Amino acid sequence: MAPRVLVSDKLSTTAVQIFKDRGVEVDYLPDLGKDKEKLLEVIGQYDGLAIRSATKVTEKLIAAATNLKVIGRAGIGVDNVDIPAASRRGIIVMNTPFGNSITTAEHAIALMFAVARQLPEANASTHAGKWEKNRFMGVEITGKTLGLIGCGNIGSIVATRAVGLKMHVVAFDPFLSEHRAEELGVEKVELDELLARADFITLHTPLTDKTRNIINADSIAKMKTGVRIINCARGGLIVEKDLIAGLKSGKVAGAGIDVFEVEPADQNELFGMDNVVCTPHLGASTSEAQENVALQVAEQMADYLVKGAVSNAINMPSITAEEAPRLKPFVKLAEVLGAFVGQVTEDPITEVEILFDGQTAQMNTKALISAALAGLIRPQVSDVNMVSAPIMVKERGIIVAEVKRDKSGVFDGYIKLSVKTEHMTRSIAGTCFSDGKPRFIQIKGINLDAEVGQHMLYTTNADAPGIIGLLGTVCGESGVNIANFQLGRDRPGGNAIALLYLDAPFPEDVLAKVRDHKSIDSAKRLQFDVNGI
Ligand SMILES: NC(=O)c1ccc[n+]([C@@H]2O[C@H](COP(=O)([O-])OP(=O)(O)OC[C@H]3O[C@@H](n4cnc5c(N)ncnc54)[C@H](O)[C@@H]3O)[C@@H](O)[C@H]2O)c1
Ligand SMILES: O=C(O)[C@H](O)COP(=O)(O)O
Repeated sequence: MAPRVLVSDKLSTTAVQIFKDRGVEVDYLPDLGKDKEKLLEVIGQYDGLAIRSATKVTEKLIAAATNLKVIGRAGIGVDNVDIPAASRRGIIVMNTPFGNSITTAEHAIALMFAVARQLPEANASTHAGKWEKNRFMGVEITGKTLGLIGCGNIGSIVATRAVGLKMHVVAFDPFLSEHRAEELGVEKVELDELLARADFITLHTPLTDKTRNIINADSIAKMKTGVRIINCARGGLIVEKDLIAGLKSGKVAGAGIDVFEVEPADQNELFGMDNVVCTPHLGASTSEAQENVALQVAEQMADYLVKGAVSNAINMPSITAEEAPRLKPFVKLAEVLGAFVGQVTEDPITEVEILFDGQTAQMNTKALISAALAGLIRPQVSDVNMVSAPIMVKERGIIVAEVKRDKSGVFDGYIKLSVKTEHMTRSIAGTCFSDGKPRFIQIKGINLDAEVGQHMLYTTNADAPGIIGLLGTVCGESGVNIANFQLGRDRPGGNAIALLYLDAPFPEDVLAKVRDHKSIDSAKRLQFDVNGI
């Protein structure tokens, strides 16, 4: 059945066409995002949800989205999506990180000019036939200092434009390297220095717990008198009442505001203030940017729903469309290795180490780790996938380590998963053969070559006569056919294991009989999801 996507905000119809061309059914209902109740009613029918900033993807909506696999944000900011809630439910959240950055940077520059020269008021006055030539005395921006708070994609574009306009640019961004700052022609400074030196301040950070309210009464007090502030990032970055106080006192000479604490902003004290230029969250609103983000989000979502490729996901490692088919068998391998250990380990796991040997070390190991972790914790939490597994593992305080090494044995590459509990360490290794099927190649350090079946029986036992007979007999008596029977031991007469691939589940009541045998240490029924093997 074709996957179904709902577009619940206004998006270029390019997106709709791309979904259709790629075999995805699409409902384009651009006003639905604003109708919370209706959205809650219908969301359960969809595999994908494409949005802009109007649709609020809350925990409640996610709980109702029982089939949802991907949320695509046609734009940059994802603060309207409850990402932890989506991740816990295994839903990928992706954005389009570059599609509207030039457009938004241009809007910031436009607002800077508008505020410097009071263009909107001058325009309104001229249209009214007033010719108030003396009323509108502006300031030049040439030679002035621009303070950039946040120097990522948009901030960097603003920086290069401002340098071209002969401004001196200082930037505060903890993640900006000296090298990158030099490349952009900006001076990297601490926040307080920026506040003290800037004639214009422009904000380009995401809205996070760290950046919320970054412009407040305290920071305004540290600014130059006559500073002009531009915000094309997010409303919550500025405490609006503090900005209003700054404007009223004359400390702040002007502000260009595209984004508001509450949106849509139909009422706001900033409205009507002198030299406050407001736009209704228009940063991304050019035809070019809207084409870019619509095309990108539809391609990314369709690639994921149809091919399993992941790009620009906030909560999952990327998998390109080219690598997806090559990676797929190894994703399955990682998952079954995790599933094996998850099923045989009863104590709480404290540490996990995932070793990538040979060719597997060259692969997308982040994705493989996510798959292994999903397999590992599925026996406890069932509703988990590659998106939610890392977050769930972290929530449980499990430490995850990754080791990569060159080819070290007969296989071109393999993955080895070791887990520690308070009482023991357990490991299993596996590889994929050229048929694309996963094989277990080592358990507890004992070599074997076992196919993975939906139903399996695993025993640890003494290397003593009678084990094959016992297991063969009990399976025969229970009417369970053995598809494959693998044995391994560390040394003659030492520790041994048996792994049986069965055509039906091994009966629970017969398990006791197996466990009672003097040479058997443990016996466990295992189940694997063999879809795609
Ligand atoms: N008005 C609009 O229509 C519009 C359009 C696009 C984007 N945006 C907003 O602009 C924001 C920035 O977009 P971007 O593409 O440049 O994002 P980005 O991720 O490329 O850059 C954000 C930068 O902020 C920096 N940063 C993070 N925390 C910081 C902190 N505490 N102090 C200083 N810097 C910090 C990061 O290091 C990063 O370099 C988006 O998150 C979005 O909310 C608004
Ligand atoms: O984060 C973004 O990309 C912008 O805020 C654009 O938002 P919009 O798509 O709602 O215009």
